[in-house]
Amino acid sequence: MQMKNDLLIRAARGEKTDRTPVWLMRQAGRILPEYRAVRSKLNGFIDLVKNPELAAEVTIQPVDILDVDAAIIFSDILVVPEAMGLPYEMIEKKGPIFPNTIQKEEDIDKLRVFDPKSELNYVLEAIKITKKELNGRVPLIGFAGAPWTIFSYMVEGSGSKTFSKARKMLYTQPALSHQLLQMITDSTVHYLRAQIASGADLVQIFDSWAGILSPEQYDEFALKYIDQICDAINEVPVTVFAKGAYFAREKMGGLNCETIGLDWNMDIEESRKLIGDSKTLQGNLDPCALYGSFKEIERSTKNMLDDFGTTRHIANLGHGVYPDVDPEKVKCFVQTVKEYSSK
Ligand SMILES: Cc1c2[nH]c(c1CCC(=O)O)Cc1[nH]c(c(CCC(=O)O)c1C)Cc1[nH]c(c(CCC(=O)O)c1C)Cc1[nH]c(c(C)c1CCC(=O)O)C2
Repeated sequence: MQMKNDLLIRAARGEKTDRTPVWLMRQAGRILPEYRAVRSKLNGFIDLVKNPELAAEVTIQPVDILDVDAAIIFSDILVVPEAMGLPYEMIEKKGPIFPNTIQKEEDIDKLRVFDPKSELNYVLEAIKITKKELNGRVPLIGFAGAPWTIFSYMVEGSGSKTFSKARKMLYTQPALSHQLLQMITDSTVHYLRAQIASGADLVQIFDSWAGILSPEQYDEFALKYIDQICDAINEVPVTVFAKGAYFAREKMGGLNCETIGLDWNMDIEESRKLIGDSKTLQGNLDPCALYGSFKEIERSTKNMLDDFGTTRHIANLGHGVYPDVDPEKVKCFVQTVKEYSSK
């Protein structure tokens, strides 16, 4: 099917576009009252993730309401550990918890590299419904967590400031760590391929906890596995977003992917130099900038656009949008990108 707005895909591939495409990480859910209305019909977040019809509905809300150039499927990175045999719970106002965690060899023996068509069919169904309802309006982004970030939750059992249990395992049980990371990697490749077969037009890998590793450890325990995923996925453009991995930018320029996401700590000009001209860059306005006045948002968004230039850029925030941001401020960001980059 011909896509009506394919700016995201064209920008990812480095083709010329009439303006810079824009979307926001974590745009589905969180900020919209319309999302909370849908969510309140169910018992909780996980029920919504597992309900393909409603997941499709909240995936499309930001396209209708915020006028962004892409939809991202409403799901979570933690569906992968669950499908591997480690279920999670989502505690209101606190975040995810894993009742069981991975500490030793016997824990890994109980896990499986799963078949996404059975274990994660609810995500694939949500993608199919979303594609049908979007009817080619904008591309649909699929996603997964990077192996290191998924490993962190599986070992730590919850969010953490330091993830010291997860990092401890890299020092005390490196072979076991590699075994688990490889299992997550293999599962993720199957899962992303299934998302693409179901209709995802681009996929993004979120390495949210990249920034807590040393550069050497990031090479050994994180980038190596992202590299495998990028090599395995060739059907659609791939975006790698490694939050805080400023030290790995030069190496990320060598990944077999189309786009590298930047967080707001990363200098744009320096990132372009380190990563090179063969990648599209995505980002990187500070999510907190959206708490500023409309005038300030316009100013900082225009500055960002000036720094990135008009080619090989996908406008976004430097991390997910925060839950209490006023949707009108998000619209201001989106409209500023659209208008200013058209000139
Ligand atoms: C680390 C991580 C998680 N999940 C995700 C990441 C990587 C991105 C990042 O670094 O922000 C990714 C994610 N989670 C969700 C999406 C949906 C698509 C989107 O809008 O981008 C995506 C892409 C829905 C969600 N995932 C979650 C919510 C909020 C749950 C609710 O509605 O109650 C949503 C809409 C819950 C979640 N899920 C996770 C946490 C830590 C939490 C609790 C705190 C929070 O809200 O971020 C794990």
